[in-house]
Amino acid sequence: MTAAQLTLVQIDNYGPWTVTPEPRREMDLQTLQSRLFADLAQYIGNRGGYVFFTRFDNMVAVTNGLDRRDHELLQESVGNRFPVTVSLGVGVDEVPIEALETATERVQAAGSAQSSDRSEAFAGEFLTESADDDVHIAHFDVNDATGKYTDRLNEFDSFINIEHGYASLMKYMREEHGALSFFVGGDNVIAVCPDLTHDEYMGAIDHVADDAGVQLKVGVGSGETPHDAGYAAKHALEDCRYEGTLVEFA
Ligand SMILES: Nc1nc2c(ncn2[C@@H]2O[C@H](COP(=O)(O)OP(=O)(O)OP(=O)(O)O)[C@@H](O)[C@H]2O)c(=O)[nH]1
Repeated sequence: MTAAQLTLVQIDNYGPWTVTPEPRREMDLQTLQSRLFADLAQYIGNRGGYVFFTRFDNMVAVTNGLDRRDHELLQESVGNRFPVTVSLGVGVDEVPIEALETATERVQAAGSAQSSDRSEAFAGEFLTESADDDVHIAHFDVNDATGKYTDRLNEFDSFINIEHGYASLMKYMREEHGALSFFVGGDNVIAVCPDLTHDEYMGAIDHVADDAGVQLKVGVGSGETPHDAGYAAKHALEDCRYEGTLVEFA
């Protein structure tokens, strides 16, 4: 089984705020965004969840293990400590993109991202039961990124290669499997997936090699929470390194 609980975190009325009463210093906005992400990562991560920064004004969290009360407290705490508030929508589905779609509709139904009337909207459903294979996480990594890029190219050209592979992977996984893939730094991409087979992961790796010329490998794990699944995936990725394989399951 798979039951992904996805939470959309959207900063309320952020666009207007960034230019009121006049445009705010860009590095101040970057500081705010990264601190908000860091706080969410700590709060959600301490409860076994994962959060991804995506566009920073909108962030996507996998919140299996967090209930309604956890979400309410998160929203209240952000509102108390930051000059902005966040709206939250939560959805549950076997297919991650469907859960996120539902979560998003709930936030959108409460008002526009740029409406001063919408503040701290909160709507969603929460898993009431859990199983040890609810969440499937795939941890993708570029083969020998250090030798191919980091130790040979300037940082910008390394970045272009990694981002090209990421763009190809995220689109393929979204379209073929309804999976959500997020760049998490270095040469790493973490994907929240339905229950996929070895061949389906090989299909993704082959596609990215053909399409972007980037060679990936992937470790896959499942668990009751994103942390459990993601941690198992990291071990599986170590197995790839050890065995010289491209796909390993924990
Ligand atoms: N977010 C995240 N980043 C990681 C992780 N492991 C490595 N990285 C990042 O990835 C970069 C490259 O490290 P590796 O992937 O180990 O190196 P590599 O040269 O690709 O070597 P192989 O993966 O063994 O082929 C590091 O500098 C980190 O930035 C991880 O578990 N999570």
